[in-house]
Amino acid sequence: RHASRDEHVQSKTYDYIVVGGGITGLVVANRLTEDGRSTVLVIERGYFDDSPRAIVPYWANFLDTSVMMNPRSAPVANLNNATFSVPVAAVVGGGSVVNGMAYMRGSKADYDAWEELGNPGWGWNGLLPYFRKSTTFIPPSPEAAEQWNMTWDSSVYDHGPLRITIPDFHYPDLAILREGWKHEDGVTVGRDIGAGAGPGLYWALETIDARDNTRATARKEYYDPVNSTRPNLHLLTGQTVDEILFQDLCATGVRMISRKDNRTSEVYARKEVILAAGAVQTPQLLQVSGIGPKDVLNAAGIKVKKDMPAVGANYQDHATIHTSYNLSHQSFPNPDTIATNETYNATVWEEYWANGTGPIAAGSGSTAVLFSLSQLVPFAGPIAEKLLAQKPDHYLPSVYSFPPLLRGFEAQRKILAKQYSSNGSTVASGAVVGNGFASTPFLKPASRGTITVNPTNPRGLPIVQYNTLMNPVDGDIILAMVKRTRTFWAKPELAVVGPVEVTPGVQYQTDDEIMFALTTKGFLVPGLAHPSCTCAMMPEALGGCVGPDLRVYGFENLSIVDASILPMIPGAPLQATMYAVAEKAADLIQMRA
Ligand SMILES: Cc1cc2nc3c(=O)[nH]c(=O)nc-3n(C[C@H](O)[C@H](O)[C@H](O)COP(=O)(O)OP(=O)(O)OC[C@H]3O[C@@H](n4cnc5c(N)ncnc54)[C@H](O)[C@@H]3O)c2cc1C
Repeated sequence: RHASRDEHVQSKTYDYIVVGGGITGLVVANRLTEDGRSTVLVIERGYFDDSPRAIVPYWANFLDTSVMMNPRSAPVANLNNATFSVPVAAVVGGGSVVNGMAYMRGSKADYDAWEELGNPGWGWNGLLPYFRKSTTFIPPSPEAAEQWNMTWDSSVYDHGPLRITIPDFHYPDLAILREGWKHEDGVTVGRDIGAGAGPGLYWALETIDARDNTRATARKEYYDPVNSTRPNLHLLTGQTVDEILFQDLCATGVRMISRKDNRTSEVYARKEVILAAGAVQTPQLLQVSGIGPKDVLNAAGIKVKKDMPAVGANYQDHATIHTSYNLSHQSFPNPDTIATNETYNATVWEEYWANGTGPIAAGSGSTAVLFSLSQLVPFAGPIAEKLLAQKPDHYLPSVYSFPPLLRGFEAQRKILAKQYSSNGSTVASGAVVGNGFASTPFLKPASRGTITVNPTNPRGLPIVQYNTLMNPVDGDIILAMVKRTRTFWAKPELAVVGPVEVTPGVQYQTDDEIMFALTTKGFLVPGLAHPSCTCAMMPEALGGCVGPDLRVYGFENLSIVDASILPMIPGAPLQATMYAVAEKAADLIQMRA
């Protein structure tokens, strides 16, 4: 694999500077250099990772913290003041190198909500061409497809760089779990999770390149294939951008610090500085550069360029319940066998190296089950009404005293209430990992967190306030999710695997008891590594930071393309969305060139 080029960049000028070589940064850099007319410098804090952990699909079951930053969150008041690690990638390829490889698009309603919030062209119809442009679906083998009755819809994929597939290998008990979900009230079997249809039971796709049975990352699919043939594409590794440079209100370049020797250097952009540093780092970078809430900047001794309270507000993630069951009668092999049986372990690794098949060629997520709120509770309408009846500023962080942010939240709240009442919108995910341990993410939170610079060390790790369960409506839905998981495992179809509840534990039965267990024993965590929405694409009058053209309000030549621009988190893990967002971003940026 290729290394980076251009170690000596001090004072050089490029057409575009892209801050962050993760998913969105590498997609945008690839597209902007395609016609050979523009020069692009990508600046990435991390390095290339060629270790097996970054390549072999099986390792996606484990967190590789060696190529991540893990800021500790601020104490979460409603989770017993516990603090949590915030997983953020720091490697060429960003999240695509360390993530769980689940490739899931949100439902049509998720993206139509973005359009409704003042972003023409960002609804499902506007994004579908980019979902297609970014992906090539490689079908499973005909044998696996027949054995498992797998379905897909080729029309929602095309011939894009990112290879995705449904792996051939699944543990035998998955069939029992899928059968259980099929017989669950209201759960319909969907043809393809990528078609935006919303709630249902699906085969989950994974970012695995079935041509060579390795992880499909932004680096492998968008950077490596073009690196050696595009002299106009430059990637610098091991450099942390710590300030955006301006001439008046026009971004002219960035300053960066080398991780090797702490030397600082500056580089300049003729056309645009494009922020792709992710939803945790982009608001921090704007704030250290003087763009953010005035009080936060003043407290950190940063000169205010623009008082912009929306930078770092609106923070969303998928709070996740850790329910787990001991399965007394699992088949052989099962997801635990690799770790518990040496012979099996040796055999499957041999199989992978010889043929690229078997459990090492797959991740853990082969099935997804998604619920609308009405499939979870008989009282979806009242929950929506409860949300709408709240005094708007009642359950929000203090920065929402800024009227545009509050108005924006009110607009989001109306949409959330509509989504809670609609059968076409996903609100929660169900458990489908074959060994009884299942993380079930809550997909449509009403609580809002914040990301701000640390006043005592603004260039260090930012302060991440999750504010989980700040809005009590979130608690109502999370409770319903636990109950749904319990009714699932109690189904007669599942008796054959002998499920015994471990967490939260059968001793917790009433609502108060369940909530107590979730919030004090670590069974509810504030996120699933899906930080987003911290520089939202919405009108400025609604607390937005960028418009539908992705330019930061009030500045010239400064755009954002990463997960911070999502106005509301979609009901799915984020990478599929981010590949499509970045493809669309590249088109928008090129159109104004
Ligand atoms: C552990 C983990 C598991 C996940 N699992 C899944 C999953 O299974 N499915 C799914 O769909 N999504 C998953 N995600 C989420 C998904 O990977 C992210 O949403 C996606 O990568 C976001 O893309 P991005 O371009 O916004 O940011 P990233 O891909 O994170 O890229 C940001 C890049 O910017 C760099 N950077 C940051 N600050 C600076 C700076 N100041 N200077 C220079 N460089 C900088 C970072 O090092 C990073 O490489 C997971 C994420 C993580 C961390």
